[in-house]
Amino acid sequence: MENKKTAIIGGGNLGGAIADGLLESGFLQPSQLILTRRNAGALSRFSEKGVHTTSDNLQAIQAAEVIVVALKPYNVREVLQELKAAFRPDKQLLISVVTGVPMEELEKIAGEGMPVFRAMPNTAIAIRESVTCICHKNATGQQVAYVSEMFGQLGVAVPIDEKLMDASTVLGACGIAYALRFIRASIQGGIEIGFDVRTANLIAAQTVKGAAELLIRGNRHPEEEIDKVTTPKGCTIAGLNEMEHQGFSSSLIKGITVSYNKIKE
Ligand SMILES: NC(=O)C1=CN([C@@H]2O[C@H](COP(=O)(O)OP(=O)(O)OC[C@H]3O[C@@H](n4cnc5c(N)ncnc54)[C@H](OP(=O)(O)O)[C@@H]3O)[C@@H](O)[C@H]2O)C=CC1
Ligand SMILES: O=C(O)[C@@H]1CCC=N1
Repeated sequence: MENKKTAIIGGGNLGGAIADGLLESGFLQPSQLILTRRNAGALSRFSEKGVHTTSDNLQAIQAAEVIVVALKPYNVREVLQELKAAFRPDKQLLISVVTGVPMEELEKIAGEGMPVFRAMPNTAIAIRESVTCICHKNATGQQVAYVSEMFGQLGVAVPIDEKLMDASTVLGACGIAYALRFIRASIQGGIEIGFDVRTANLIAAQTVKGAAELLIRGNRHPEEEIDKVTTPKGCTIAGLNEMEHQGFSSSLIKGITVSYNKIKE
């Protein structure tokens, strides 16, 4: 499959991370990528690699077959409306990673029949370890295969219905922050029991990585693996039960639902 010239509109935290992943994977050569933001000077680390960086969205869209929109939800409509005339539904496809903007609305802006995708990656896309949930409208089988391959090169691509897009935002995209907060708390505890911060960081992060790999490689539920760790009358179950008495699982579940309801607002 020939890889297509791609414009990322909005080279911020996520847009930049997608660009990093695309370049690191070799899915795109620097010359096949255009990255925009108003402050184009902030994209110098990409221009130094040969990526075309600019604040001119119109020029970027006109030059690209694949357009990735990574703008904030509050200005995406206004910015895309201004570019409305530049979209070519017969030659391009649009991928939005913007939270909470439905495909129907994106199609209205980009033109009837525009192949539209919503993708929900997380910032681990920069190191090709994202989970990216994807849905689509008006796309051909070839276009679906292309976009799945693109995000598959940057981690794991999961096809979902659009109605689950907000839920995937919370579990996958926000989830990075939740997992990191777990690690931070573990580091804080690790320091209390004697480690220096660097060693605690390494132990906590590698332990989370190992736990995740046990589930992914073994296709298992966490409790199966927890049972193997909890020696009767041992220290693991004592700690786990205390965490639950303090509301550990409950606070995560409540946080996830609050985050979800915030998107619905
Ligand atoms: N961060 C994350 O982990 C995730 C974010 N998302 C979604 O991705 C989107 C982007 O989020 P995030 O990367 O965090 O936000 P950022 O604010 O980091 O990135 C948005 C970028 O858009 C640029 N921008 C603003 N206006 C324009 C314009 N008119 N033309 C071109 N570029 C413009 C801004 O740069 P400048 O001001 O220089 O123009 C900024 O760099 C959001 O919709 C968010 O919901 C989804 C999943 C995960
Ligand atoms: O916090 C946010 O609203 C965005 C969406 C997912 C990650 N960051």
